[in-house]
Amino acid sequence: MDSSFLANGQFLHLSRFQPETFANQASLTLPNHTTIDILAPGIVEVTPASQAGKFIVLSCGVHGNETAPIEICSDMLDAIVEGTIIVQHKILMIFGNLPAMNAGERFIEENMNRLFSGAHQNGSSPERQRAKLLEDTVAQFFAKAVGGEERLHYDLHTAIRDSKNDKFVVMPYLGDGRLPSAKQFGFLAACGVDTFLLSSAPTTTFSYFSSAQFKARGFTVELGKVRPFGENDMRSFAAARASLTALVSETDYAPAATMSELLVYKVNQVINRQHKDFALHFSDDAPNFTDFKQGTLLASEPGAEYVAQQDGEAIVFPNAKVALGQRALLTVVPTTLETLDV
Ligand SMILES: O=C(O)CCC(=O)N[C@@H](CCC(=O)O)C(=O)O
Ligand SMILES: [Zn+2]
Repeated sequence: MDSSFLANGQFLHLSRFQPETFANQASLTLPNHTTIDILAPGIVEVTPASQAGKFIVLSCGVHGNETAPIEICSDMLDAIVEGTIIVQHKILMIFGNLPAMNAGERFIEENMNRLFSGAHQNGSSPERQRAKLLEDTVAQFFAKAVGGEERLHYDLHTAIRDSKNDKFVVMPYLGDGRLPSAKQFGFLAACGVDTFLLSSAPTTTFSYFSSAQFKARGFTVELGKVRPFGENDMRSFAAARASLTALVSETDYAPAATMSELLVYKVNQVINRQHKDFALHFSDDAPNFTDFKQGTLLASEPGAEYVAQQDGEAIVFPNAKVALGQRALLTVVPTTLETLDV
């Protein structure tokens, strides 16, 4: 396969509109000796000419209408193919939900980011099939990190609502004694993220899957707000683009963060919608991280009322229209981190 199938946004374009082009795996070696393996529509593995230092998964478009990260990743792939980015690490780049991108929707049948860690079993929706393929591909990718190389996964998203803190990260629950990493706070802060949300329990998200299954440093990175393709203000993503480029092209890009400048929250309540008459009790345009006084009614459904349990409890990802049983609201409270890993 020659580079015309990959350059100038062609990989994403063909993956979306002529996925059969990539029905068979194909490989391309660039003049700078970087190898690009096309594993499936929307999935490429990039191997540096030099010995790979880190194993980095960059995923985007797990929700099809979250376009800014898709545009960033596609541009990065173009730059890799053109040779203006020369990778020093092994990269698995994933464009998640291709049909949902074409429909301009979050998903076609169901939310793919609730289908990992085996939750895709017992069904055959397009999202379930894709989640299984993504799990298998990530497993094969990290299995090659036999020398104990650093494993990283940044799952890039944008949020439905405005947010008081425009860029924030959901850090998957670390139930295995691992501590959050100072180096990762540094990298994410360099991307423009100033707010971190520590999960309190396992989930079925993509970033939790990589974190729990492969001991990767995994993150859901919210880079801004959902907008259609072509309508993103790329100035707002300049720091994220530059830092992601530095991450893949420098041997060990390790900017430091000043922890006292970062906002850290922990999840206090995970409120799942159990009834069709689930309602939120704050305005539709209340941004993420709006906080409330103790006792304020936040959400209700027949048989249950959900209130702020403490002063300063803030809302994140409110969505009354999620499928029954799914998360309709997270509440978070400020916290501090006593100890970090390197
Ligand atoms: O803005 C929203 O309501 C959703 C944005 C989004 O897709 N967020 C992710 C977060 C995943 C996580 O908790 O790690 C999601 O809901 O899947
Ligand atoms: Zn998303």
